[in-house]
Amino acid sequence: MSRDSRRIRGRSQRRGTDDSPLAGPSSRQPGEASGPVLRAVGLSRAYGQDESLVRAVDGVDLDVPAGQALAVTGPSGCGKSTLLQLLGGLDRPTDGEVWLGGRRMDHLGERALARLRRRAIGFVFQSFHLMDELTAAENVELPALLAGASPRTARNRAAGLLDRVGLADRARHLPSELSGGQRQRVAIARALVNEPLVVLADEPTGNLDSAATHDILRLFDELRAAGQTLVMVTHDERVAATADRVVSLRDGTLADDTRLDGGGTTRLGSLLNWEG
Ligand SMILES: Nc1ncnc2c1ncn2[C@@H]1O[C@H](COP(=O)(O)OP(=O)(O)OP(=O)(O)O)[C@@H](O)[C@H]1O
Repeated sequence: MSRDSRRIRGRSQRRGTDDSPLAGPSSRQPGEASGPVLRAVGLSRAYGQDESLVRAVDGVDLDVPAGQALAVTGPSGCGKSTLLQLLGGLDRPTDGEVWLGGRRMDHLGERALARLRRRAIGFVFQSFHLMDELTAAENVELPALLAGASPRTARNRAAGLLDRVGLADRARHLPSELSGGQRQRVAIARALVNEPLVVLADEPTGNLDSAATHDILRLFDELRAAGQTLVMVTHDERVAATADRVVSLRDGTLADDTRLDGGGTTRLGSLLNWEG
C-alpha cells in the first residue's frame, strides 16, 4: 500500500470520531452508527404535474456501505443524474428520505445542507466545473477554505492531493492550460480535499478519450482501495464494470442490483485495450 493510500485510509478510519457535523451522537439514529454511509428510502423526485408529470426518480431504496464503489447505470432519461443530485443534496426529493453518515439530509435547511455537502460530499462532474480564473491548486484549496481550513492547511492539502493525482507539476496552471483528463484529475483532487464520506461522480469520463478514461478509472480504483466510498453515474457499461456493484435504473425505479466479483484493478486490466 502506498503512503498516500495509507494516509487516505487513515483519514477514513478516523471519520466519525472527530468534530465533523456527522460525528455527534445527536446526529445519529439508534443503530445507525455502523450502518450504510449513504441511504435512500422511498426516494422520489417528480417534475410537473397532471399530464406533464415526470417521475424522474420513483421510490428508490438504496444502501451504500462504507468503502463500496457503486455504479449507477441505465438508459438516457432513466433518472441517473436526478438520483445522484438527490443523494448529494443538490436537489430535494418530492418524497422519501436521504441519509448520510447516519444523519437525515432531506430535512435540513439550506445552510445546514450546504455545510454538510461541503464537508461530507465530494462531487465530480462530466464537465469538470473548475473555476477558470483559479489555478489547479487554488481550485483544490477553495472548498477547504470554504469549510474553514486555514490557508496553510488548504495549501498543504491541495499540494498533497495534486501530487496524489499526478499533477504536482501543474499546480500553478489554469484549467485552460490543462487537458480534459488533467482537469478531471484536478476535480477529483478538489472532491477529496475535505476528506468526504462519499464521492459522487456524474459521468466522470463522459468527456474524456480512452487514455484519459483509463487514468481516471485507475485513480478511482486507488481511492476505492483506500476505503473511499464512491457512487458513479455512467451510461458506459465498461466503466460500470470497474465498480463493486452496479445498480440499473429504468423509468426512475431500481431495475437491477448486481454485485461484481473481484476488484476494480483486476477488471481494469481487461479494459486496457479499449479502442476509445
Ligand atoms: N428540471 C427538470 N424538469 C422536468 N423534467 C426533468 C428535469 N430534469 C430532469 N427531468 C426529466 O427527468 C427524467 C430523468 O432525467 P435524468 O437527467 O435524471 O436522466 P439520466 O438518466 O441522467 O439521463 P442521461 O443519461 O441522458 O443524462 C427525464 O425524463 C428528464 O427529462
